[in-house]
Amino acid sequence: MMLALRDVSSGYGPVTVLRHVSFALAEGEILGIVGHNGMGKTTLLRTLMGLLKTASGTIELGGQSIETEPAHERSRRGIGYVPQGEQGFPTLTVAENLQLAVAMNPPGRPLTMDDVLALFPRLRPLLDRRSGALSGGERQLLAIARAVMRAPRLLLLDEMTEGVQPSIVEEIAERLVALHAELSMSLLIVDQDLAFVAALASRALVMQKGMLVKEVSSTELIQSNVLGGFDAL
Ligand SMILES: Nc1ncnc2c1ncn2[C@@H]1O[C@H](COP(=O)(O)OP(=O)(O)OP(=O)(O)O)[C@@H](O)[C@H]1O
Repeated sequence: MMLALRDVSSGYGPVTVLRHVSFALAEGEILGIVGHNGMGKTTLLRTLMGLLKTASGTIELGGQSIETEPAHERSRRGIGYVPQGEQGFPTLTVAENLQLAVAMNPPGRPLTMDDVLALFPRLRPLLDRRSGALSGGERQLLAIARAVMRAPRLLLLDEMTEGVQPSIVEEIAERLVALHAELSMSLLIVDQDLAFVAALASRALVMQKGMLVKEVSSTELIQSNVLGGFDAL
């Protein structure tokens, strides 16, 4: 297994958000996590990356326990994370943002600029543009490219489609399929756009109030009402 969680709980100070979360993601799998706002999806990704402490339970990456490891160690072991709304450094150019991603101790052999531009050809004509002057969709592609440049084994993606126009959502999905195929990267995709998740993952887990309540196939995902009620935490 690439990733295995058993009975993981975590939260913010005294507030428990994730409750007894267990699931596994196979090597090379694309798995979706879906759910309404505030259900705990971002909290799950932060806990996996080590930005939030695991209060109880275990997390294994490639069979090794990582739940007590700090975030930089998890990054070194091959977890990449693209947070929601990741902007890069707006005053640096696209090329500088990409170079900076691999300047800090990447987990394995980082991708070269040519490798990453082959995967994200839309960035090539933008290399000398300040990233703050990109469109929302282009910035999102850059954020993914920056994480991919470090050649992670497992990439965590939080709300890649938020505020992005439909044609770029399609391009993001295509690029993720390409890097999954070419780099055999495992992907954990959190997104509110169920069609986007269904286009990439063969199955998804539904999160409600900090708990994973059911598993759905990609076909079920695009039928209505898989998310259940709208109750907040
Ligand atoms: N820093 C924080 N301190 C306290 N509570 C927080 C903090 N961040 C998030 N929460 C709470 O944790 C719960 C889960 O939030 P989380 O961001 O994980 O949800 P989500 O499913 O990712 O939703 P969204 O898509 O809106 O981000 C919410 O009730 C939220 O208010």
